[in-house]
Order: sequence, then structure tokens, then C-alpha cells
Amino acid sequence: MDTSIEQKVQQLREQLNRWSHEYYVQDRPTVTDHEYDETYHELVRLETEYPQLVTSDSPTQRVGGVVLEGFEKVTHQNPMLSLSNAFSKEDLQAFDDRIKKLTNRTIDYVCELKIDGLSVALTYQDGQLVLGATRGDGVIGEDITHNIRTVKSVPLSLEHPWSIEVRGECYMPKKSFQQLNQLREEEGLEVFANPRNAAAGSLRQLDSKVAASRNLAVFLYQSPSVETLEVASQMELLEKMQALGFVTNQESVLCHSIDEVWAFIEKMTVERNNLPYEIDGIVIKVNDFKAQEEIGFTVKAPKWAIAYKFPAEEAQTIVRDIEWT
Ligand SMILES: NC(=O)c1cnc(OC2CCCC2)nc1N
Repeated sequence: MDTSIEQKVQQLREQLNRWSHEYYVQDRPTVTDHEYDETYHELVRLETEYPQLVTSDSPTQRVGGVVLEGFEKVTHQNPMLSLSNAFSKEDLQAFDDRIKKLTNRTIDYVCELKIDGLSVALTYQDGQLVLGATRGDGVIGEDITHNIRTVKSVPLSLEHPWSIEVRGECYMPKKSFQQLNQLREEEGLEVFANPRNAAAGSLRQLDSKVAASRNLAVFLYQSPSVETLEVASQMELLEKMQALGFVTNQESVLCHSIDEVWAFIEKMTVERNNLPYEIDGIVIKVNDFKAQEEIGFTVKAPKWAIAYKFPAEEAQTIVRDIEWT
């Protein structure tokens, strides 16, 4: 088979992956959907005629044609940690006091929206996505690669042949959640209680066509590969992951004191209702990785991070009703 066909297929594949990155990762498309679809179907036609040219990172391989018998177990080389919780400004002040006792370094905090989804770990080998896994109990998770590959904002391959693992949250946008529940109601099916359950239910499907239909998305926020990535702080890690083509949450901020952290929490307590996805709090992390190492971990969770949880909305609703009645 002549190499010009091979080059044509590679050129189409790379072009479509670039356009997909612009649309799903940067939210800045440079072509119309029609132009994307035309190019996509040209690739489908050529891959159908020359199936030996299909590669695992071709956009045609995202559509979910895999039905598993069951889920394989995955052991996380680096345990996926959980978070301690804070519920008040006083809890955060106590956290800040503890931190100051554990390191003499000047501490900056990174505040990240606590995305209300399902934790996932993505492993890339030589730039190719080879594994998508759930957190499970933190040590043993489930292999959900067939479903993770259908999430449009997860790169199937990276521009450079990195061998790294990145972690984040897979979630269902509010709009997709409402549309899904409306569809389920029309079909007489049980509706999902919240977007988190809907995302978890979608990723735990054996048939990847289901996940492919659920418009899932991800935000990446952690990586055990900090040596490979040569980053010295959480902020640098977020910037590096974005540079590699991963979606990171653009609301993350650097705070120089716990008072600034609280100001951000108060701001997001109001703004969270306008976000296109659900959050259930704010994650506060010591920025500098050397300081994180000094501060250390408890058995299950880092001492250098805490999750401030928003008050449960139902409680507020009840209180509001009482006030008005
Ligand atoms: N749901 C989130 O958005 C979220 C969860 N966890 C973390 O960090 C944990 C992970 C390992 C140590 C701290 N960050 C987040 N943004």
C-alpha cells in the first residue's frame, strides 16, 4: 500500500485530534462542527478501506465499541489518598496552625474547586493512554480504560512520548445531567440523584457505548510523576499538566494566607451555583512540594491538604423555609 495513503491517514488523525483538543480542552474551536465531521468521515472511509492503518489514538476509536465481561482490578503504585475535612473558618485556622508547627517554610496555599465527581487515574506510556482506573479503596481500583477513552477531554495520546500518571475527577456537567434524567424519565427509568452518581454509574458500565453517550468530562489536579514532570509545587504541576494537553480547572488560585483562603471560599460559596458543574467544597493544598514532604501524611490522608466542605444545601433550604414561615 502506498505511503501517501498512510501519510494522508496520519495527517487526518493528527488534524482531528488537534481540533478536538481545541474544542474539548481549550474550549476554543477554530473549525465548524461541519468541517470537523466531514474530515472525520473521510478518516472513517480510509480506515474502513485500510483497517491496518487504524491506531489506538485515532478519534474513530473513541466511540465505545467495547463490552467487557467484568472489571479487572488495578493496584495503584502510588496510593490514591483521601482528604481530611474542614467545616468552618475555625477548622481552617486550626489547619493553618498545625501546618505552621510542622514546617518553618513560608507557606502558600493553592485553593482548588472540589469537583463533585469520581476520582480517576490516567496512565500514559510513551505518550499513549494505556490505563484509566477508578480510585477504589485508594490502593485497589477498577480498570475502566474502555470508558475513559470515550471522554472527549481525555487525550488518547500526548504530543511528546511522556510516561506519566495523572489524576483527577471525572464528572458530568449539570446540563448533561439534567438532559440525561429527562431522557430517563421519558423512558420510565430511575433518575440519578446527582451528577456524581450519574458519572459513577456511567464509568461503571461494562458497555463503553453507554459512557460514550453520557458527555462526561475530567479535570486533572494531581500526579505521582512530579520527578518526571520536574515541577516543585502544586501550581507548577497544574500549569505543566495544562501545557501537556490536560484539562485543569481554571478557577484554582494561589493564596498567601488562610485569610485569603477564606475570602476565596466565601466568593465560591456564592459563585458555585453559576458553575456548569457541581462542586462540594474547596480543596486547600500547601503549594510547595518540599513543604508537603516535611509536613507529611496520616495513614489515609496528607496533612498538607484539607477539604473545606460547603454546608449541605438541604439544611440551608430547611433553615430558609423556617425563616420565611
Ligand atoms: N475533587 C477534587 O476536585 C479534588 C480531590 N482531591 C484533591 O487532592 C487530593 C488528592 C491527593 C491529595 C489531595 N484535589 C482536588 N481538586
